[in-house]
Amino acid sequence: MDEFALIRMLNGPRGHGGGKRSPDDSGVTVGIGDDAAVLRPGSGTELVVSCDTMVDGVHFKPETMTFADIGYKAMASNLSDLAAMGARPRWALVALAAPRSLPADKLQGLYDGLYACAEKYATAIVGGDTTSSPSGLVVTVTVIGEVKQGRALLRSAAQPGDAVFVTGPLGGSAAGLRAMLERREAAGPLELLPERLRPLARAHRLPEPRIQAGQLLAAVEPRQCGALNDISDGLASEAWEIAEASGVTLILHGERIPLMDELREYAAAVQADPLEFALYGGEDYELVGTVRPDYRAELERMFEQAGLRLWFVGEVAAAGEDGTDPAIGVTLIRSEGGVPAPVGKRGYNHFA
Ligand SMILES: Nc1ncnc2c1ncn2[C@@H]1O[C@H](COP(=O)(O)OP(=O)(O)OP(=O)(O)O)[C@@H](O)[C@H]1O
Ligand SMILES: Cc1ncc(C[n+]2csc(CCOP(=O)(O)O)c2C)c(N)n1
Ligand SMILES: [Mg+2]
Ligand SMILES: [Mg+2]
Ligand SMILES: [Mg+2]
Repeated sequence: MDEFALIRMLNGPRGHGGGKRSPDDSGVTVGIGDDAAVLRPGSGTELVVSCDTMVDGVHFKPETMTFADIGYKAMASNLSDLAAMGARPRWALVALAAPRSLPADKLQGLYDGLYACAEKYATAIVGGDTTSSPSGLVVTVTVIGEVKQGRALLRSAAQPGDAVFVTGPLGGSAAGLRAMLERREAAGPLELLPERLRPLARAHRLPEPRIQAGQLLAAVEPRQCGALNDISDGLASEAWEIAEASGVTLILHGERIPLMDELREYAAAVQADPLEFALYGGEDYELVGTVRPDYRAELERMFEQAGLRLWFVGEVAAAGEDGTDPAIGVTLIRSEGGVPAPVGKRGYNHFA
C-alpha cells in the first residue's frame, strides 16, 4: 500500500475519520486533505497547544500494550496536558512513523484507539504526517485546545497556605507495567488478565485524561485555584515542577495519597512499598494541583456535584518553612505526626 492509500485507509470512510466522526461543533474549515488544516477558535479564547511522542521500546512493548492501547494512550496522554492547563480540547494532529513491515490491520487498530479517545473527549483529528521508520513505531500527537482568555492554570501559581490535591489513585499504572512485563505474555484483551491485575493494567494501557476536572478548576470565579500539572513522570517529579515554578515547598502526607487496593496487594506480593509506585512510577495522568485553603470545601462540593472526586494530599509552605533543605522542593510526612523528609527530584527521566 502506498503512503496516500494508507492515509486514506486510516482516516477515510473505511477508517473512522475524514471529519465524519468530528464533534458537531468542530470549528474545522479545512481538515485532512490539504497542505494544512484551517481552524476557527472560539471568540475570547486563547489556544493551548502541546505535543507528546510514544516510541516502540520506550513507551510500549508487545507485552504491555495492544495497538489500540497505543493509539488510545497516545491521544489520552496528550489530552492530559490540555487538562493540566484547564483547557477544552478541540483538535489533534497525528504524526506516524511506522516500519514498512507493520501490517495495515495493526495500524488500523492503532487508529481505532486514537479515534476512540478523540471522540470521547470531543477532539477532531484534523491532520498529521505519515512516514516509514527504519526501526520501531513512533507516534506523535499534537493537541490544540482553548481556554477563556487569561484562565489557563499554570505550574507557577501555587501559594503558601494552599491545599494540595490529586484527582485519582496513583501508582497503578507503574505497577501494571511491572506486572505485565513480569508475565512475559503478549498483551491481549484486559479480560484475559487475572482479576487482581486488571485495574492496574487498565491504568497503564487506557488512562483517562481529567478533562472535566481541569475545565472545572479553570472556571472557578473569582480565581481560587493555584497551580495545576498532570502526572506523567510521577507525583514527586510533578510536585517538584510546581514547587520550582512557584518558588515554594510542597508537603505531602503519605497516608493521604490515594492508592488502589490492587496496588497495595501487588506491592505486598513483590515486597515493594506501594508509595514508591505513586511517587516515582508515572503515567497515571491524574492531575495534581493546589487550591486556596478557604475554598477547599466548596471545591469538594463542586466536584461531587459534577460526579468527580478530589483527594487532599498535602499543603504548600513558604520555601524553607518546614525547616528542610533545599528550601524549595517537596517533602513527605510518611505517617501523620511524623517529621517531613525531603522527596528526591526523581521520576521517569528519558536521559537520566
Ligand atoms: N524538543 C523540545 N523543543 C522545545 N520545547 C520542548 C521540547 N521538549 C519539551 N519542550 C517543552 O518543555 C516543557 C516541558 O515539557 P515536558 O515534555 O517535560 O512536559 P509534559 O509534556 O507535561 O511532560 P511529559 O512529556 O512527561 O508528559 C514544555 O513547555 C514543552 O513544550
Ligand atoms: C516498555 C515500557 N517501559 C517503561 C515504561 C515507563 N515509561 C516510559 S515513558 C514514561 C514517562 C512518560 O512518558 P513521557 O515523559 O515521554 O511523556 C514512563 C513512566 C513504559 N511505559 N513502557
Ligand atoms: Mg512532553
Ligand atoms: Mg504534563
Ligand atoms: Mg516525561
